[in-house]
Amino acid sequence: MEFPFDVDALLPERITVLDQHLRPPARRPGTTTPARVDLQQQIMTIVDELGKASAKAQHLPAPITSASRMQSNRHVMYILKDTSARLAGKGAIVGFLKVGYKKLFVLDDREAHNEVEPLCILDFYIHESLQRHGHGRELFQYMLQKERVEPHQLAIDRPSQKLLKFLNKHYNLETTVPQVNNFVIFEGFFAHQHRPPATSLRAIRHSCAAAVDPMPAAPARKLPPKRAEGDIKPYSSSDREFLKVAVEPPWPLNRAPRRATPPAHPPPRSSSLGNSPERGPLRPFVPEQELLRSLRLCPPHPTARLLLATDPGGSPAQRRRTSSLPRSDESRY
Ligand SMILES: CC(=O)SCCNC(=O)CCNC(=O)[C@H](O)C(C)(C)COP(=O)(O)OP(=O)(O)OC[C@H]1O[C@@H](n2cnc3c(N)ncnc32)[C@H](O)[C@@H]1OP(=O)(O)O
Repeated sequence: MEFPFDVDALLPERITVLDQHLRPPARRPGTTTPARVDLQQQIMTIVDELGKASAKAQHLPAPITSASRMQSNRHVMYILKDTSARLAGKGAIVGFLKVGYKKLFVLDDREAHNEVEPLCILDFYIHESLQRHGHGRELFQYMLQKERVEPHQLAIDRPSQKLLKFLNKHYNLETTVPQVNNFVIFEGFFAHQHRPPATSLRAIRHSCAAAVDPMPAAPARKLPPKRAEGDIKPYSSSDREFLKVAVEPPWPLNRAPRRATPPAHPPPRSSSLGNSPERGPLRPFVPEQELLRSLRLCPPHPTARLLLATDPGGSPAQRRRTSSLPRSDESRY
């Protein structure tokens, strides 16, 4: 991927590591240094464009990687630059790998719930013209060393078929432990404790947290005591979850006419049971029960208040629903 600015000077190393600050790396001595704000803008452009290209390659309706999402999450991006002579000049980007720690509830092979916080593979992309040339492996290997993590200790957020083949080929990862969320974990996930290095993403995160939080950080990957089954949410939050959520106006503005026939294609099942989850385009899907729950939790929209105030003949059922809210619920709005 080429850019209208000098990528080669902006990212002096073959692999650049970016965190939420999206700081431009130090430049080579002797290179002219544009204003820092311009450099940061260039970094943001690269992140945005890589995110868009990755989403397109995975047929996602929207990018899951962008400069703004990087800034609001503690994720780390490993960006691989093309150093081949062919592209000498302004340089080019080959691809990227994005990782981050996430709290997940995962099932072990006895189907017991475990609360864990593994390093997750969140997004991974190599430019179409350069796939199957070993660049993905180079990036992945660099990340494993930097984070000091073994491949079987990772959780993968909705891996594509290509990524599953990649993991199988390079790291012999094949047998998955069935899950009920979008993350895929492999045999061996529970076998070893992971202790992150002092400079790893997780260690940095904990040291930052310690600065503001007087509570000592929990030891790395220590599994908390098992919870009662009823306390555990069955789904873990995937970075891709936001793609599924329909943005709806609140009641009563969200009352769409009922569909006479069921949709031609049901929404893709969220599953990691043995196979790669489906990666078809994600369509907005709000189950009825969830909709009803959101009606109870959702604060009345100002327009809805106005409608109710100005419509004395409004349906009594609607008025009852609004006024029967317990006060404690209303005070949360
Ligand atoms: C959590 C997530 O990020 S899921 C999304 C993963 N990203 C994508 O699917 C986007 C499109 N794909 C890509 O960007 C790349 O193919 C990646 C990132 C998956 C792998 O990077 P590459 O540089 O191609 O991998 P690398 O060259 O190191 O390894 C090649 C191996 O990867 C797998 N692979 C790569 N491309 C393909 C493909 N088109 N079809 C099947 N397997 C593939 C194969 O195992 C391949 O080995 P082979 O050529 O001997 O069959």
